[in-house]
Amino acid sequence: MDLVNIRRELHQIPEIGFQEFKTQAYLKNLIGQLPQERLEVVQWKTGLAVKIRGTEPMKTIGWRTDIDGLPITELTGLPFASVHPGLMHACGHDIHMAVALGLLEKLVAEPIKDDAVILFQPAEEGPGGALPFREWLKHDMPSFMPDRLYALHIAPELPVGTVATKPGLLFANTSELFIDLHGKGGHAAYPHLTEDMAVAAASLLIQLQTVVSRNVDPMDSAVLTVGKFSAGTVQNIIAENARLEGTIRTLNAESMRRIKRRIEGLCRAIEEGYNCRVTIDYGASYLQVDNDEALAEEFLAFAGEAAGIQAIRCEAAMTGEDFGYFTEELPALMFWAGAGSEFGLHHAKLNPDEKLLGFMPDFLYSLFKNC
Ligand SMILES: CC(=O)N[C@@H](CCC[C@H](N)C(=O)O)C(=O)O
Repeated sequence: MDLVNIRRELHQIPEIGFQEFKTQAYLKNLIGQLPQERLEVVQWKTGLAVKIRGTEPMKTIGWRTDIDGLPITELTGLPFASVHPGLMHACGHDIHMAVALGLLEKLVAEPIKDDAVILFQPAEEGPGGALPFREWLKHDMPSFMPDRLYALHIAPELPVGTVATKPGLLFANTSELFIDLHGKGGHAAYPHLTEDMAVAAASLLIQLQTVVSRNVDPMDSAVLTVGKFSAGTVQNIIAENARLEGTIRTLNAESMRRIKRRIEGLCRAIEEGYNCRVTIDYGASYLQVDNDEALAEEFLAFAGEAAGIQAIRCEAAMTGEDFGYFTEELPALMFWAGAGSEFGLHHAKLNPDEKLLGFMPDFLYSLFKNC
């Protein structure tokens, strides 16, 4: 397979969570062109699970890739930029899919002793595909449930050739946050007859900045980011509605509960102070990614010996990943793979270095062989 070309074709057709219809069809078509003798392919919603029968299987080794894009308008100017307006593979899932296909091709060409499964999972960016996918595999397709599972995420800030991970906590607990404010709007010239939701939301936005700084132990860590603020309709109408959209990140469940209680308190105060109604929706939440200790040590030792790979023991990050639902269920490991881009994850100019595709499938294939 020409992985660079495949990555570019996938890059052009980003789709958001559970809408990955073209992506699924593209993947199915490519997988259908491989020799089928050892393959079993099943479809789950917009995802796929592929099993490759080993020669003397004692266990099943799994690889998981996410397949969804993000609602971002691409600004890379690349000749293979997204053709889906307002959508972009700005988190590297196009690269992740190409790596998974490269690994699959190798496992088919030269089967290893054990069985292998490759999971093409939808909706990582939201609302979260890992938990329902996991439950489906467990209850409806138990023969596809791996005994151990691996995954990578590109790291634009690390040079190509670097892999980084750690035992235990790698990524944070997350919860989405949607806050809607409703109050009386009206004519711009009669503010005394209205309750201005643009002002109420602006005030709430500023107050939210104190939640982490004043409610979380400085020796702990947390993030509360509001990524989207919208209010009103036009310039001369006082806003009747406003909406804040954000995300909460913590290193443990107790901090998440404390932050939510504090947000709820601030929202009640805004209701009182601005004579309005405020509703909170926590959307999707992801469990922390807790790497299996033994797998992580084994991986770091293996990668440390691999030619052309620089293995690093890294710190935990406040990124979220629904891969946490897999680490909750079975021995699983996620690692960062350096992808040297000037622009980071979720940036409209993210441009991961495709050199990664030249060696990562080989590296993973030998990892699988050595399991
Ligand atoms: C690796 C990465 O960037 N993951 C996303 C996961 C998003 C989870 C959810 N939609 C949220 O915003 O809380 C991230 O933003 O960390």
